[in-house]
Amino acid sequence: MEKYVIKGGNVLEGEVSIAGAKNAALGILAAAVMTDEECIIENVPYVEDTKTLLRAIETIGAKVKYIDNHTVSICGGTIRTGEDVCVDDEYIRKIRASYYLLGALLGKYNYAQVALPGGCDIGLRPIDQHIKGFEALGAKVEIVNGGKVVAKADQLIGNHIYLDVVTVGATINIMMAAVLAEGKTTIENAAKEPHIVDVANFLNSMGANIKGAGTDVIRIRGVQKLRGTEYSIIPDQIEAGTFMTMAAATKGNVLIKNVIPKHLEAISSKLNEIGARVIEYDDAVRVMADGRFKATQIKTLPYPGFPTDMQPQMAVTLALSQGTSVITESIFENRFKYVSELSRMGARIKVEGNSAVITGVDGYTGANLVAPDLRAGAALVIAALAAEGFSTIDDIKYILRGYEDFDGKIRGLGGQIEVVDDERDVQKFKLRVG
Ligand SMILES: CC(=O)N[C@H]1[C@@H](OP(=O)(O)OP(=O)(O)OC[C@H]2O[C@@H](n3ccc(=O)[nH]c3=O)[C@H](O)[C@@H]2O)O[C@H](CO)[C@@H](O)[C@@H]1O
Ligand SMILES: C=C(OP(=O)(O)O)C(=O)O
Repeated sequence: MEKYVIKGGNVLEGEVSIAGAKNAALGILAAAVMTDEECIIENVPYVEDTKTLLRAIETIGAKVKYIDNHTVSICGGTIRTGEDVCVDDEYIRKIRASYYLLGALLGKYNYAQVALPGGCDIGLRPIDQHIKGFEALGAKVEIVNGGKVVAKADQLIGNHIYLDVVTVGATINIMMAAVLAEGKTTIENAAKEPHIVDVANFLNSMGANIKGAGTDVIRIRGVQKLRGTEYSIIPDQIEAGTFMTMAAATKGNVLIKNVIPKHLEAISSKLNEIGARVIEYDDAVRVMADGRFKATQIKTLPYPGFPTDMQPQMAVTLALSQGTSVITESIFENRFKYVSELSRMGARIKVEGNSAVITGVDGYTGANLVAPDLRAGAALVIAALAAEGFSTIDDIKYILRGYEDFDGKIRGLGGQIEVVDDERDVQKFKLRVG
């Protein structure tokens, strides 16, 4: 099984270009099937989650073509629908975003049958708010044997929906189902993440009528039909944030290009607060760091708060600070799985309820590690790059779900990292890099 082998201690320097946003792409690729015409989508990140979703879209009959690695053509005119068509295979069950096909297919055909979503094991992750939204639009939703969600309606009718929790997935899913419903839908207490605005902009470019995305009230006026479009996805806020913390933790100097600095404000301000330096340009940020960081407090919150998807990467950086930091995880119950791995590298972190109390240490030492999930895995890579000596990281399949050419980009910044298959390759790497 593939793993990373890393020799830490190099200062990361240079430039890195950020891919399209995974979490926007997943919503947009699903939404593209809502028209029978061709949609051409640019800046699609070439990561395992988007490849899995595209494969699923293809298995229900859509025509999917990679024009190049980052440009995809989707034509939903040949999709099969009905009780014998279920979006369900061993891969689609593993990704979170399979749930977007529920909203998209229900909106278009008044019928959808999709396996219950998977995704990172970071908490319970119920879908009650998605179901509540579909039901408010007039659908009957059932979870049938084998973990399939079946949603059907004679006709979706717009309604007023108040979300009990701020949820990205339910906001996007209800928005998709509502664009072809009859009449007006209002989603209150909606999530405001940049990818919600991107999915709304994409749907509007297909002829939908969505207003207010990016605020907590989204108003949708149903339209008869959506048309084909050409659209380019926004840059990935979390990939950018990951490279920002990587530059900081390795005391580097990195220009992170193709970003929207506004989307990174929560991350930039925390890095500035602990003593790293973030300089913003129009579509890039530079992160520089030297010396020990100051400790701080962080609480994860829905956008524009500090993103939960950056919590592990920031923890790895704070564990190298002077003093005691506290990170409170308020979105998911089980997002501290990297702590035991990081302890093996010398970090001093204690988990108390939904907080991690981090006592800063001088540095990390390399260790053999296992990636517990996508962002925790990325955080361990950052720790290994900042550590003294060699580390290996197993289960990189999680990391590959959301980072395109992660090792290649790190090598481009002077990091010593390689993907290897077995222990012999680890030894070869050690001999080569010394
Ligand atoms: C594919 C994708 O875009 N994944 C992102 C999405 O996940 P996801 O869409 O699963 O996350 P949500 O924003 O929905 O979850 C936020 C909170 O709401 C709860 N909840 C959610 C739905 C629901 O029906 N009922 C309910 O109680 C969740 O358990 C969680 O505590 O947003 C998360 C929060 O920014 C990110 O960490 C994920 O990377
Ligand atoms: C948790 C994440 O992804 P997913 O919701 O797809 O599991 C993530 O991107 O950090």
